[in-house]
Amino acid sequence: MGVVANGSGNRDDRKEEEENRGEQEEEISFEELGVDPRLIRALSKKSITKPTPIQREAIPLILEGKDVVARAKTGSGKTFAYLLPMLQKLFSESGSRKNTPSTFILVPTRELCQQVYNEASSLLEFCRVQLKVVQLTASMPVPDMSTALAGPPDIVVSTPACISTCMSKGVLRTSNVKDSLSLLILDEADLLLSYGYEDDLKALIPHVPRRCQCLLMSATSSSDVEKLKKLVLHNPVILTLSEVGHSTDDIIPKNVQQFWISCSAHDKLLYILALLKLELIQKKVLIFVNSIDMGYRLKLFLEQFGINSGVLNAELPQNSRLHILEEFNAGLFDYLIATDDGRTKKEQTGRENHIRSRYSKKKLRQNMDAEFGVVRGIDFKNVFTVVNLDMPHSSAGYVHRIGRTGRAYITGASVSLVSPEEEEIFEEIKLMLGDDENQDSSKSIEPFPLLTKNAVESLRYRAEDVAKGVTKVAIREARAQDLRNEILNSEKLKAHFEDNPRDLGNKENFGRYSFHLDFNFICFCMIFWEQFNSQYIILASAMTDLLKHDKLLSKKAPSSHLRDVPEYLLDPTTKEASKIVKLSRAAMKIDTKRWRPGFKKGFGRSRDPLKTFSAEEKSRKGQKRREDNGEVIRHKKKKAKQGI
Ligand SMILES: Nc1ncnc2c1ncn2[C@@H]1O[C@H](COP(=O)(O)OP(=O)(O)OP(=O)(O)O)[C@@H](O)[C@H]1O
Repeated sequence: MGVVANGSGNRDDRKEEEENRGEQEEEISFEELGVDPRLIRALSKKSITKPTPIQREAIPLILEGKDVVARAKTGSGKTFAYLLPMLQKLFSESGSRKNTPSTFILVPTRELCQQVYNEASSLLEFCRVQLKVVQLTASMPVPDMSTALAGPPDIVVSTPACISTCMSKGVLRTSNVKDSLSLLILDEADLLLSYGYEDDLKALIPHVPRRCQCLLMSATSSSDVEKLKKLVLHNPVILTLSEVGHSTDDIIPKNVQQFWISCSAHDKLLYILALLKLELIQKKVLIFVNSIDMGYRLKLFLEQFGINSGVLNAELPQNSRLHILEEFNAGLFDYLIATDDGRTKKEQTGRENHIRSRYSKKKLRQNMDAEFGVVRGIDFKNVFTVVNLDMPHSSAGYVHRIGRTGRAYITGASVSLVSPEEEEIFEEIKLMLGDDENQDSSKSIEPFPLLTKNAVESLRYRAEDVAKGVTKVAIREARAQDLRNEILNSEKLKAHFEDNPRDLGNKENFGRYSFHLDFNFICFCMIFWEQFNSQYIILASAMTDLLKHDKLLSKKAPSSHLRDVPEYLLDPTTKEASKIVKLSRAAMKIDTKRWRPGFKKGFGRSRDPLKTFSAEEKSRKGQKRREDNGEVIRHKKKKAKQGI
């Protein structure tokens, strides 16, 4: 069923055939796939009732014990596609004692370790099955790794580098791995090699027994995936589904509308201000930049206009990063500026070495986390719009960035600001998306229709004035200040997470986590309330402020006159466009709350106001109408002045 080799034949026919088959398969349930009732109950507690296409295809094959290579779009549910059969197999094996874990899940970043660990733990918790899952990361001291592996756990979620360290330090005995390992999963396989894990994987592979089942999950196909496939798998089943896409135009989920705006590099701050301040894009918004300084520049700039945002980058401590993701996912703030320079880890290391040779270590105060990855595979919840303030350096980077919206088939949009210097990469992205200059049919990535030149120009003076104030010194100070705050936060969070390891990163537990914090916090404040009545409010606000991630960093208080856009600056077209965005949001909320099998049929350009509205056209029409009715308008104004 649905396993398609790289066959030839007419592409349209094949697509149609697969769509028909897809419609029949949409009715297949988790029960019919043979998923354990306990897991089905656990899924229903997460409001997941129907399998996604990749889950429909992969689960039976994995249950059968096949090696599988599965490529599926970002946000298509690959994690459960392997977690469900993996847990089911372990349910039947539970009770048989082993020396080492029987399952390794290897991912490229620490953030992903946390995410996969949380998903597996929460499923187990709902199923009430006694299986142990642990996560190991390179930052853990060796004794902690030994403690985590004592038992031993059934599942280890880790990075290849960390497993290789465990083996070289003797924390994991290679002979035991050979005896016990029965399932090896490489998630985000397209990224593992580019993150520089080739040697670590090569160190592990000789100890993986031949009978061990191996799975390889990825969002994009690349030569790296091919290389891994050859390195790790034995005669695997290759999953290429209609949903996954045979061609380049299927790479980005169809439920994500992609737009672009042409502007100079200098005008990027002005354009993002216009998009946010004039409410032309929907919240929550994830904004990508290519450097940490640019992230802080944008944050300081937006602050002056009353727009608070969080910042996420490799320099921040791990606990803070995880907490920032959690707060953003929980909806505690709407704008997150993420630094992801889109280069592979190998390239970054090369660059860092180059910098190191030019500056003393003392000067290089930033301590980048080599296992950091904000974009790749992270399941951001309910991000409606992804903005590329800086364009990524590669088309694969673009796919992963855009994949942070439209997850689980919920509607999303992306807006890329393209400067003349970024034309080359933009052309490469368009080519990857299958947008051909000579094609008349609708393109995957279209000009953003809601922003007029007038609207942008109306904000220019204010934007340029504020941008001038965001100096290099201000950025440096803000960056250092944020780091100081987050190191302080991180210590507090560390203590908390040591006591409650599952609280972080687990959306089901987030309420509980907030409760723990709040409960402690309330007790703490009640004692103080009795003793220092008058100091209570000051203390309470200081504490909550410390753990907030979107707090102001600017030394200069935001000016109240910049908070609101005066009515006279808003032209009727922009007002209408902003109304359209709100309408569109309401319409789409009704459309797709969760993955719905019939989704593709209901979603179309004709129903989508964003696709049918053109600000420039409206503006021209409006101008024409005003020109035609010039007499009437002037006449009305005159009457109004006279108070008639
Ligand atoms: N059957 C389902 N029905 C509804 N939602 C689902 C289903 N399966 C998974 N999800 C949700 O879809 C979201 C995306 O899933 P997941 O993170 O596994 O995607 P992915 O394919 O691994 O994406 P990426 O390639 O970006 O890592 C998650 O929030 C997950 O809870």
